[in-house]
Amino acid sequence: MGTNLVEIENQYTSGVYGKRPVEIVRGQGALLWDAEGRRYIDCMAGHGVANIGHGRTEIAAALAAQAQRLTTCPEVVYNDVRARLLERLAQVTPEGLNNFFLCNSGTEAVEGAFKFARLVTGRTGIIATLRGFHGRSMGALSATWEKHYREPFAPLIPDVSHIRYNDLNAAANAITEDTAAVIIELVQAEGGVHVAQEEYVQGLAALCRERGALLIIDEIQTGFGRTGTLFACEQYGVQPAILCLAKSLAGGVPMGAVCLGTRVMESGHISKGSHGSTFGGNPLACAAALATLEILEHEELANRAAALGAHAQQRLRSMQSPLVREVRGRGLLIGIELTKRVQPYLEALCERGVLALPAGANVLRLLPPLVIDQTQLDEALDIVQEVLR
Ligand SMILES: Cc1[nH+]cc(COP(=O)(O)O)c(CN[C@@H](CCC(=O)O)C(=O)O)c1O
Repeated sequence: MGTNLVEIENQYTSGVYGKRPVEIVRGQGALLWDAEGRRYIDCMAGHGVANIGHGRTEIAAALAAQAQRLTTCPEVVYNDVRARLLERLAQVTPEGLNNFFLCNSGTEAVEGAFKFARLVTGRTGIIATLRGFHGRSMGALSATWEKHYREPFAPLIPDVSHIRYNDLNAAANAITEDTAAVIIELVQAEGGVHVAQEEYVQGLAALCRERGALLIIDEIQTGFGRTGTLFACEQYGVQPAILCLAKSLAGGVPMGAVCLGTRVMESGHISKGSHGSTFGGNPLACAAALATLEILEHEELANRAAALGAHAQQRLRSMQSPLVREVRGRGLLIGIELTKRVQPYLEALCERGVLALPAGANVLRLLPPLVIDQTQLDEALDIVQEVLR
């Protein structure tokens, strides 16, 4: 364990985080090192942020160059780097999303999506799904399912309801003329790594169109190659009215984006001053995001996630362990549902040099950087199989 820096962090931190007894000080690719020089294979990727891996010199160079020119530039004036990023996002995001509100985190992207949905529809109803996770700020938290996240902060925003995931009848019964938006993840990540069925997503999109509600897809965790395509939307042939992005968008630099479709932009309801952010669209984050998108494309990281994810799932499914109930996921967003609570196994993995995440009480979540090489992945899978024997 680390030096007195751990005690210092414990003394001054907020107390809201349960911390592993590890002091991470350096990363390179899919590897992390602690203060004692111990090496870890990273299967957390910063909660799905480090898709392009740690220690990228391209990101460091982009940040250094931009920092010497201009780090902050609010959107009350134009900026060259921001303009180039907006143009690039219009090129790479799913068809029909050509305008963007830039912000600084996932929860902010969800908050913005809800505000735009209310402005466009004049309605207040938000429908989310059981086990969905959309953030911890009061509006996004209202749509997040887990009661232990929400209940201490009640009352949250009104008119938010939750329906069963992958249940089109439930959606048909819930979406009314009061519904502003339906928000879903195409893979419920923090909620247990549950994959949306194609017919469900397409049926949901049709219901939203028919009933005047906006479909918001939250790709804050599934975006930027994680599930085997640049965006999971591509695997469902769906065009959301609003797409929420964050996490790996800027290669580790905090950034979020609310991607807006024509229904929003042609509504005539998005007026000047109706939303905003001090840091949103800052040139430093925009420079990092441009460098990140270049790496994702040049290194074909989405294809890599598809291939390595299929390999990992095949290996994990071949495990004959009474502890493993199901292996599921898309690309390098993998969940292993256990017959027991996951926490002790996370600790055992950490002791053996693998850092992984939970996804609910009994699901082990593997979220490695998409740059992980097969040797490192196989080493991590060997350790997972050893721990889950
Ligand atoms: C789908 C999704 N949507 C929104 C958010 C909120 O993003 P942000 O405001 O940038 O944290 C997250 C965080 N997902 C992590 C939850 C972290 C937490 O416990 O809080 C996760 O999946 O672990 C998501 O996974």
